[in-house]
Amino acid sequence: MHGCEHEGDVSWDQARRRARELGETLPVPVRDLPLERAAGGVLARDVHALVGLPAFDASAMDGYAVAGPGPWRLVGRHLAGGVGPCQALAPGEAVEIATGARVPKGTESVLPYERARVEPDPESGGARVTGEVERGRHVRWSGEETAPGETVLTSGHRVGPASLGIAASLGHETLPLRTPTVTIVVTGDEITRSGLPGDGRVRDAIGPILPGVASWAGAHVEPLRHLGDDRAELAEAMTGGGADVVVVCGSSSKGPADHVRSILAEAGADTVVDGVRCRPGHPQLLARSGDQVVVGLPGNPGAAMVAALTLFTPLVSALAGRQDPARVEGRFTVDGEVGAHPRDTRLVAVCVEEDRAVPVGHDRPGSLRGAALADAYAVIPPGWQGGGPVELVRLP
Ligand SMILES: Nc1nc2c(c(=O)[nH]1)N[C@H]1C(S)=C(S)[C@@H](COP(=O)(O)OP(=O)(O)OC[C@H]3O[C@@H](n4cnc5c(N)ncnc54)[C@H](O)[C@@H]3O)O[C@H]1N2
Ligand code: MOO
Repeated sequence: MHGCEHEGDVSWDQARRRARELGETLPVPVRDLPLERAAGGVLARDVHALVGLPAFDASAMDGYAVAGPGPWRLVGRHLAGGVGPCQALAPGEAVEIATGARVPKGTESVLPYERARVEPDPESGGARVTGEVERGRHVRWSGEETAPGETVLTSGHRVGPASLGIAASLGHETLPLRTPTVTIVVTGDEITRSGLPGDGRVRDAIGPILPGVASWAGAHVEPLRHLGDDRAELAEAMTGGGADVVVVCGSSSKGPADHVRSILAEAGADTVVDGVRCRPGHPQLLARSGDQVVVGLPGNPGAAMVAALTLFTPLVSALAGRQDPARVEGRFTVDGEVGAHPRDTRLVAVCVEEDRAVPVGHDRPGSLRGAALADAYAVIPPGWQGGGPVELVRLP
């Protein structure tokens, strides 16, 4: 049976909503990520201070750390970075000190160079420091900004550059982020991963796309898996691993090698979306088996790109606690003649120029050429009469 009809098809908007809602319903996936990979993530747990801040009593100015009333006998010099035991100051003593250097025990204040006079000390034969100090001034006292154990960032906080800096100051190496793990399975006996295509052989064009799309939406991506059309291998890949989301590319339609639906049925999975009324990309699938989600993407690469933005990014970004990165605010006027489909939403590859969306062409289901040139897809609703501004979805 050929054609484009699917029992249970949903509209493009509904499909995206269902994917997002599913992501919001599932348990929050947590992964500890090193700080250098944590930017943009959303905290799954509160972050506490492993040490107080400052972590030691330090000078806030270049000058002299002093104890007791002046004048003070100059007994040494402390630069930032000095570690190990350091001689305590007795009343009437001073050490020359750099901003950030640990002050000796007994320090009561720091006298900045600008306020200090240094002169020979006839009593000791060394030097002495005089000047007016305010007790407690110009010292960053340990724990005065943040107490040890204090909650500094709370669950749900979006990690920006300053959050990474404060996490490092607090002694953290990693942050617990909402991070779904995604396994990508590319299927097809005809698919090759290198060399020139031809004579029935097709280079994998979807494997190169999806890891970037997944990271964009906030996922951790496991190494790609390439399978032929063997059902048992695909069943093992779809149900065997521990990933939060398994994406299967190809095998989504109704040919003899299209096993995704029957494997899901056998596993007792609940189908959330089976077919979306959009062009290209209609044979997409979203199913849940326990807390694991399977997303089926069409094998046609142009269709897979559209489908990735329809079901995959809303699902993954919701699991990651983020906004859908494909969402674009506002409406845009489409340049030129673009025809609507009577029943399906059309996704047309466009470049964005101010408030205009200019179609780039080359957007057949089997081709990625349009998507590669475009900034976004213009969302052309079923039966659209033209003229009115339309929604866009951003391409990564
Ligand atoms: N009887 C029907 N046949 C088809 C229907 C239908 O509704 N009824 N829908 C058509 C549409 S639309 C699409 S899209 C495709 C979806 O096909 P599958 O998801 O089952 O994928 P395959 O059959 O394996 O491949 C389709 C096409 O894409 C090429 N392909 C597959 N994977 C890759 C890859 N990783 N990189 C590059 N190209 C890939 C593959 O060689 C085929 O040319 O079904 C239609 N048929
Ligand atoms: O919908 Mo297919 O996904 O047109 O190529």
